[in-house]
Amino acid sequence: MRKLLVATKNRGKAKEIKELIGDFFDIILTLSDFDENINIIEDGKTFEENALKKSKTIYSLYKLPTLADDSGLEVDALDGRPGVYSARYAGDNATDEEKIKKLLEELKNIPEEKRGAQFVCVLTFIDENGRMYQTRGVCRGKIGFAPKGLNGFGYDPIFIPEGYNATFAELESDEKNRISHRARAFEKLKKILGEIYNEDTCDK
Ligand SMILES: O=c1nc[nH]c2c1ncn2[C@H]1C[C@H](O)[C@@H](COP(=O)(O)OP(=O)(O)OP(=O)(O)O)O1
Ligand SMILES: [Mg+2]
Repeated sequence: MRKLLVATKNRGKAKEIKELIGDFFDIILTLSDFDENINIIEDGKTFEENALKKSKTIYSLYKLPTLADDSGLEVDALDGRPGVYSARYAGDNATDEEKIKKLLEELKNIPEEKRGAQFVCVLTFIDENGRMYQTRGVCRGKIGFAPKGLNGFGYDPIFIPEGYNATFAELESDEKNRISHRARAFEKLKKILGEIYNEDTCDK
């Protein structure tokens, strides 16, 4: 029985991770059904540092294979902000609506052709032996002028991925899961998980 502990408190993120991870694990636990009170200070300067800190902290407590996701939105016109501060962009307890409102306000004089942005996702996996693996995925797009759509979470209602005329929140979850930053990071992680857990099928 192979267990995975997903070191996130974000339920929207946890849902996507469960949809994306494939069938390497029999049981997937998240901090929501495990330990709601743990507070990890995400004080790294990069997504990589924060993802590593989250996974290490949880692995050292429970010694189970652990996956952390640190992600955020980098806006070209804001020199990459909010970036690693995406979750705290409008203060510690702000809602997604408040964050979106603040970002749209900051961008209110920016014309469409300068509203480029990208979502970034860094995954850190620590296996049962304490070995660490990290992957990164990016999804380019632009920031809309008003929130649209009800699916997804976070900044999804204002992010229009490249090649689409709809926000992430207007796409079905399986469509977002084909193209998102998180999907791209998982494509790379799943190759690694395949090597770790299906070794005997690889030497043919
Ligand atoms: O696909 C996405 N669609 C919309 N918004 C997204 C996405 N991916 C990340 N985001 C936003 C949410 C949050 O404002 C920040 C991540 O911050 P981040 O610290 O990684 O996650 P979090 O604090 O919500 O949960 P946790 O640290 O417990 O995993 O970027
Ligand atoms: Mg966080």
